[in-house]
Amino acid sequence: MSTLMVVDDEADVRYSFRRLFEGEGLEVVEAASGEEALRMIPRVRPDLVVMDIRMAGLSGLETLRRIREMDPRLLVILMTAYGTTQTAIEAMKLGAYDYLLKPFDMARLRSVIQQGLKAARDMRQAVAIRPTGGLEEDALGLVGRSEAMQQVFKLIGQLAASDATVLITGESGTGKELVARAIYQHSRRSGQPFLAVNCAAIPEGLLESELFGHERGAFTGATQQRIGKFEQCHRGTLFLDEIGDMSLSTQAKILRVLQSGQFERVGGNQTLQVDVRILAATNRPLEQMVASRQFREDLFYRLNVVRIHLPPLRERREDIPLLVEYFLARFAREQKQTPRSLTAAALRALENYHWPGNVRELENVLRRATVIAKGEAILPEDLPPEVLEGAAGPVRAGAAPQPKPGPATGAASQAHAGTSETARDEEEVVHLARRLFEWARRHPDRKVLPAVERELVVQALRETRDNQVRAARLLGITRATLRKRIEKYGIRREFRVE
Ligand SMILES: Nc1ncnc2c1ncn2[C@@H]1O[C@H](COP(=O)(O)OP(=O)(O)OP(=O)(O)O)[C@@H](O)[C@H]1O
Repeated sequence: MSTLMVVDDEADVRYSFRRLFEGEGLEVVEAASGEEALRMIPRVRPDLVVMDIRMAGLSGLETLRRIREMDPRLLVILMTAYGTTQTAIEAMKLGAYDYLLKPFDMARLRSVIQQGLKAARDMRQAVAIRPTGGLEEDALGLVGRSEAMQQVFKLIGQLAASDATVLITGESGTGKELVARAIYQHSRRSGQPFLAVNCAAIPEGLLESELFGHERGAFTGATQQRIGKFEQCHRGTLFLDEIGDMSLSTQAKILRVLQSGQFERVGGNQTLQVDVRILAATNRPLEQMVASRQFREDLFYRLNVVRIHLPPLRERREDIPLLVEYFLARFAREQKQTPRSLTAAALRALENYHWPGNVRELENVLRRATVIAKGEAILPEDLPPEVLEGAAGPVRAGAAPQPKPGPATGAASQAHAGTSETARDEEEVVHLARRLFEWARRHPDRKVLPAVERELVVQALRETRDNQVRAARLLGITRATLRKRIEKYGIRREFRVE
């Protein structure tokens, strides 16, 4: 029988785990603090630990660090109500197996625990991996709650111990440079230089000299010797942005540095040797460019050792509210003002827009809105016309939002002016359903309808403290139907009451 250890200072949570997983044939042991867990582990020898990050006394991260020292093969899953980048990265960096966001999605909880137990079984034969580094505080300014961004944070954490070349892909403004900086800050090279070169912004003739330097007299205008970025970056990390915009001859030189660390300054014949980690980014389809021989295949494979893809913002709209909150707080800090708020209609407009310029465009739109908003809150009319046009009018599931003719300033508030309360509410429901549908489209393996139905029932029961009559009324169904759903999804009492 496998043993699951639950570490949480909230007795309710421990109890819920016990009820849920003992029913599934696991032995569940409880620890009320990090200290207690550390004392119990050598005796109990659990197969898997599930632990809260926020606990009185020893924090979850610190406990994790000590567990990893004690037994690097013991898998730990962390739970957090705060889905910040920082904790996610730190957790993975310290070697957590996974982490779960509270409140739990029961299906995900079950599957993560099952996966963890399976990995623990496999791990008994595997070689132990040592944890790296300590805990350091930094402000990466990289936020996101979507599954896609959570995966990115995990990868950054997992990459911390490695010097691998990383290729970061994604449309312009999706945060590629920010991710590169985060990888660097969490790497062993964080005490060494980080330099960024935007290959598209430098004229082709000058790019080689920028990267490799040149000797005096190498070409007209080369009046001084120049040290290039590779040399400046010795032992450090070089971020090559827009790598797809480089000539084939520069590509050949980059390949050589990647393979051997060697290059010559332009016009020089002395071979120099450097130790530089390369992080590269592009918004161009490199695979296609390889096929059409615009990009060297051998370089592509050298760069593509680890790939991080950042999806466009329109494919992770669930990140928008968090990004808005983050930017508004940041602008307020910069301007030493209290943060502005945003009305529900304005947020709806932001969530419905297709964001061709991704996070950078959202940041710019919000910056402008904070400047022009007259009151404490940002209203739809403070947003630019294209954002309102993309979002005005009732949103129909599956249909592209229709552009609205006529002068656009204030269009959204006008569009809403004659709308009744009920119509607006319905619009809200359609809007939520549309977002769920988008999620479902990206996760065809997950059964969205039953999952949503189950969650709605759980929420209604919690809200009404398990009063089935009131819960049924809240959901617009009969009590008999509610009962059937409780039975169908096996919703136990402990998950119905907080
Ligand atoms: N997840 C995020 N959290 C917070 N800010 C973000 C995030 N993603 C992007 N940004 C912000 O958006 C702007 C664009 O990000 P960045 O420059 O990293 O994008 P990029 O993909 O490298 O763009 P390009 O391809 O045009 O160089 C930056 O100001 C960055 O701070």
